[in-house]
Amino acid sequence: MARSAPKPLGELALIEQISRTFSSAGAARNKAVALGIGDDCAILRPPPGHEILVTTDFSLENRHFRRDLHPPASVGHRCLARGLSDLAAMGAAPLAAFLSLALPAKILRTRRGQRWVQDFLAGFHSLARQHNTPLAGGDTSESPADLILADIILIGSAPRGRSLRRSDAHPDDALYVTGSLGGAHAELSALLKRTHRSRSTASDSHPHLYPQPRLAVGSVLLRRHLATAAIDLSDGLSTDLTHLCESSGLRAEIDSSALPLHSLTAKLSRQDALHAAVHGGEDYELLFAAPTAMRIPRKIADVPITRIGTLHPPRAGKPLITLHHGGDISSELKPAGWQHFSS
Ligand SMILES: Nc1ncnc2c1ncn2[C@@H]1O[C@H](COP(=O)(O)OP(=O)(O)OP(=O)(O)O)[C@@H](O)[C@H]1O
Ligand SMILES: Cc1ncc(C[n+]2csc(CCOP(=O)(O)O)c2C)c(N)n1
Ligand SMILES: [Mg+2]
Repeated sequence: MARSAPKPLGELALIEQISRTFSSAGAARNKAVALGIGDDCAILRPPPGHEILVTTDFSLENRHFRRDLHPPASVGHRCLARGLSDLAAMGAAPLAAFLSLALPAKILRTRRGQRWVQDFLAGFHSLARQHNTPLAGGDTSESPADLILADIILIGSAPRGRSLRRSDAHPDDALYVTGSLGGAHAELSALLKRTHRSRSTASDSHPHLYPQPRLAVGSVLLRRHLATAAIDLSDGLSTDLTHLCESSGLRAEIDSSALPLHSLTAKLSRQDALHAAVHGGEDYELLFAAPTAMRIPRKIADVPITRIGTLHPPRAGKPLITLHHGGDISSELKPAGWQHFSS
């Protein structure tokens, strides 16, 4: 016998559900939130001597995730992780998140749709708790199409004038990455070959479905004055290193054999593994520069750190990024990571 349709959720009931999820016992708290969900604005009080950092990122159905392939908890986790990773890149600590959500009316009319929303919020909430990031507000709207659209705004703070920028690397600085590269691309490629949704959960290692924003590493880099510049790897090393080089007015030399390849790339040919590591986006690792004389630990906050190359002053005839393959063989590395509007 067909089960009766559930009571459809309206805007207010949905906001109530969100508010309940994020104010439950064990929910993320932060002293900086003087007033959270429920009024026209939230009120934040950053710690004394700190300044505010703000970043915003879309998570759009069929651009950043597919409802038929990504578990809803992964969509919620990734939505928040994208913003947290930008804060990590600048060495900032999260104060609060704001979530703007447009949902197709249909989704709130079925039990399955309502469960999707509940699991999305649970995935978001679980990562928010891990990183002390309360949801302090947002906006809710009916989507004009049959597509789920989310935008995350992250507010963070860092000691005044101390945030890590892309533009402050020095000539002869060494370049490092956290964790490993290419895993997100490898996992996404495998997902795209499937015809049904993954059942993976955040407790497994899933670089695409559940990336871990490197907030603890960013905070150590800032606190211990280890790095001169940093960026997070959202669009791919080739594109994000280009941003760092251009912002700092430098060029880079990278050793391809030094790149820490994620174990998920082991099934690929050497060329495809390298392609995933260099051009595949969404690893959400950090790329940072540090003076060659600075002793950089092999691990920071339990995350492996690998030296991958060096920065140099620009020189006529030398490419912005040179990739060394061993012996005398090298090639120019052009930015070929993810770019919207390019396909
Ligand atoms: N529509 C927009 N209006 C104003 N500024 C924008 C707009 N889109 C991007 N920017 C700004 O451009 C800069 C680069 O944006 P981008 O989204 O590429 O950031 P990113 O951190 O390099 O990548 P990601 O979005 O993957 O985190 C940021 O300072 C961002 O605030
Ligand atoms: C269904 C689906 N197809 C492709 C991708 C890959 N992808 C989408 S956006 C992006 C770069 C970061 O985004 P942004 O530049 O918006 O921050 C990448 C690598 C995906 N995640 N899901
Ligand atoms: Mg970024």
